[in-house]
Amino acid sequence: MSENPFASHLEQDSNPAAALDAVSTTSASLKYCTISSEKTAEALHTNIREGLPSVSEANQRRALHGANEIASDDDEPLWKKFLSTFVGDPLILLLIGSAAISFIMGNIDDAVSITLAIVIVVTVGFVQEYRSEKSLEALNKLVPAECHLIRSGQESKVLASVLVPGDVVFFRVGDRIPADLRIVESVDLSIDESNLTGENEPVLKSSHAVDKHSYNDLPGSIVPIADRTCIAYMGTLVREGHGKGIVVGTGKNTAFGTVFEMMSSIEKPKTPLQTAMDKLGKDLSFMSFILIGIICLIGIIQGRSWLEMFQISVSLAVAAIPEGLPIIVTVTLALGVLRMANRKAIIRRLPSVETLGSVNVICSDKTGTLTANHMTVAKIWCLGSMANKTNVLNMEKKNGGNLKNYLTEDIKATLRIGNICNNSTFSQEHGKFLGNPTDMALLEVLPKFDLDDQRSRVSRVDEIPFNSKRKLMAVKTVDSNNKVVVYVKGAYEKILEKSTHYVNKDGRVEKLNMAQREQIIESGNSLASDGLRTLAFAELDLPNDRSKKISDDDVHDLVFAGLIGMKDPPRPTVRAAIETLTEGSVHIIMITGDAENTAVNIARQIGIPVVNPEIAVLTGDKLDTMNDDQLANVINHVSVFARATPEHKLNIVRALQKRGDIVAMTGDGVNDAPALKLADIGVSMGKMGTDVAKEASDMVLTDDDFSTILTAIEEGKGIFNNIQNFLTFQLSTSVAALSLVAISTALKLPNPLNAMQILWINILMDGPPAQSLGVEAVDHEVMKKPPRKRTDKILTNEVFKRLLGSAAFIIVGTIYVFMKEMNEDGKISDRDTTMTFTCFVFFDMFNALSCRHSVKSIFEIGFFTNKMFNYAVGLSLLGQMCAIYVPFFQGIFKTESLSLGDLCFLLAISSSVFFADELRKLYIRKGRLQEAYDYSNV
Ligand SMILES: Nc1ncnc2c1ncn2[C@@H]1O[C@H](COP(=O)(O)OP(=O)(O)OP(=O)(O)O)[C@@H](O)[C@H]1O
Ligand SMILES: [Ca+2]
Repeated sequence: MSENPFASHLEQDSNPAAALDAVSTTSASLKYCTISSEKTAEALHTNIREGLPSVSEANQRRALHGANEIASDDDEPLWKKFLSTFVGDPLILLLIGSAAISFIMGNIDDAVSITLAIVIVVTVGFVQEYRSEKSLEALNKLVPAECHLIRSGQESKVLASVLVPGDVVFFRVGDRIPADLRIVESVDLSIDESNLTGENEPVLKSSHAVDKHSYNDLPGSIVPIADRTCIAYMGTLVREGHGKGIVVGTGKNTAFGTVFEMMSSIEKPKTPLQTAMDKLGKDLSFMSFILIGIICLIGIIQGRSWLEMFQISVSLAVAAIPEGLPIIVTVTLALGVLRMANRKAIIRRLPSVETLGSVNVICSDKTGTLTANHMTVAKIWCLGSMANKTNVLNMEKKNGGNLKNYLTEDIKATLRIGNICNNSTFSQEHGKFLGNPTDMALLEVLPKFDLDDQRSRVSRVDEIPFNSKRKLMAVKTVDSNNKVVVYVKGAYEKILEKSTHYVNKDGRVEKLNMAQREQIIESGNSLASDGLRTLAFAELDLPNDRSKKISDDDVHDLVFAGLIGMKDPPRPTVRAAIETLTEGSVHIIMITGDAENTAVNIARQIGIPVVNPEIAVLTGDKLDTMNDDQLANVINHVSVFARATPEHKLNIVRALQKRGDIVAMTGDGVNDAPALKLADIGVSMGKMGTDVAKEASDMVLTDDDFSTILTAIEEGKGIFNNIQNFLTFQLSTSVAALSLVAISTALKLPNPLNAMQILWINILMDGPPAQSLGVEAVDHEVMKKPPRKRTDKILTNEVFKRLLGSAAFIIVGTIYVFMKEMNEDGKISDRDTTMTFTCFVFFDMFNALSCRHSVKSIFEIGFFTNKMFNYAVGLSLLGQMCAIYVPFFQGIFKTESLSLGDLCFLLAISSSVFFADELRKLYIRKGRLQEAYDYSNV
């Protein structure tokens, strides 16, 4: 089974430390950690600045070293696996034994039939298991790892699997290291190696070679893995800073690869549902064994043929035990997850599928998840030019025309700060600006004023980067006249706090008085209440110490220039998604770093109720004064957290979980990771998200769209319903088959079904028809029902009643046909068992049809909505026809041809189970008109 090295196996609590000893002696990282960057580049024939010279060179190396993938290849050939399933199952061994006994006793016919039946049973089981493995494998390939590569001087984003030794790559905060790297450049670099070494503290890394001599006393003078501070290991996560490195080891030739090889034999933990199914399977086996034992005993006491009783019992055991159950559950989960992936939600851990249906609170980021993350400058306001909040430069009204005439000195200053205090870059390849959408908007607005990008005219000395806690960004620059200026932009309250002066409309600097401060805040609030992300812009002339770095402490006594409000429209699908979720009693909470007014406006636009902002909105400042208990007490009424930082998310999840809520939380940054881990469903963003956030999450939204969470919950609930449905089908068949033989034995009747017939029935119930019930399309009505409680059982009383009801119909109908046939001639003939056998199979197919939905009529969901089901049932019926009409199979199953009249008679009888269930559904749906039924109880 090939595995994606970047999937989450290493998060199991296994400790890889032991495996590391072996690693330390072999890997390439040992060789290169003690020599300089230049020597490393030389040894690998590469260039630190330009990377490898050509693609053909890289291809040659790949031919030599292989792709940068860790494939724990499974060498066992298919036929061996197939054979091993024969010996793996004691029941099958017993059957083989009974075939052998038949053979020895001269009963060649029986021996051949049983052997054939065994082969069919085992093959069906094997094919299913193989499919389950294949679909699990496909899950591992859903999140391919990417990296930033430099080759022949060109930078590009590529799949990590193409890397070869000698390649040069960049990495920065939040990235996962794509291969073992010898670091050649680093800025404040710290890397989290916990998935490799188990050490939780991030490790400081740099490009300095390790001094080999300090390890002389260690055996073989080996530098331990954790001490190779100039090596960045594949799969580890960059916690801070950024850097550049030369690839020294790829694929299996990395520390991770070696550890992984040793750990790949560890089985993946099962999901709670799978565990529950395993247990259910065991319990059922136990009960069937006892029952079958009793049947067998009674039969022998009655003086029946010993061998016949033995064969029937063993076949019955094979049939009654739903040995296919765990596999079908796994396949259903896996196929469901693949379906979700097609709908843009990637589940990283299988158990999350079950949790999804229980989520009752969703905490979502605003920017990029609820909104489109496409910002445009909508309004500009400056104190000098506009004086009060009613006066703004509304870009939308002035659309199209040239705005050059509006350029007063303060507006000019505001735009200039936005231009220079900016990290967005123009990409020739894409023909547009790339980077932070806020920054992009500030560059895209310039041409409307006939301004151009001035960044090439000044040189940047230092930067205080924006982060969600600081809520501002500053850059220090020097121009050609040696003038040193600090340009600052950020949240308007923050900037105003640090400002003492302002630029008036003629460009003169004046002192700010109290009234003017209030005016600025009022205008900021006013822009925000239009739903605009509002930033303030300010600058500071510094004396000529041009080379000095700047820190947060240097940002004060600023000269305020103006405010800009940016529009970021809600995503079109979000409103409907929120409506559906709210209807299903899911509480939606918006968490944003933006201002309160902006948040409230957007919340109302997308249908998050904010009736009284006093209660429904909490700001980060207020949150800081509360402890977890206080927060838990009020959080039920809160639907917006404004001016919040990623750190606050942790408090929010904790408070919600304290109340017993099942929480889904979104996040994309490095600082969001702890909250994503803690949440029941951590949701990260495929496009904007960092690798760290993805790593910590249970689900990745590939389109970053909030409404995809709804899709995922819907699928999660649907999968659960499907599992309940095929459980009903399998168990009712199993109960019916067992009871049938038990009753006829107790009544001293001959056996209504022979061993081969029972085995064929087993294929129907454990095979394709059951599996096809697992892929029934999601019924959107599941969202109207409240979330499932986590403790709710899968085999609810309702499911139980339903399956017993269906089984009763099958038993009574089949016994009726059996008695009727037998009484006609008083003897048991091949015709009699053929009728009984076919009757049972028809019953079962009608039963399967009923099991497609628990409460909706088949006429409502449609006969042709589950193609796979129709194929499976069609195939089963075709098989049944072969069994009774093809001479070869007649020999095996001991059957005879039936007349058309016989078939019609059987169809009439067996359809009763279907019509009875339709009546039950009708009854339930009528009752539903007064009271919404609860899916989880059905
Ligand atoms: N690039 C930037 N430079 C300076 N200030 C910024 C920048 N981006 C945002 N801000 C300011 O910081 C505030 C908070 O932004 P932040 O990025 O923390 O919000 P966010 O958490 O991303 O939003 P959301 O939670 O809605 O996704 C914004 O309202 C804005 O005033
Ligand atoms: Ca079975």
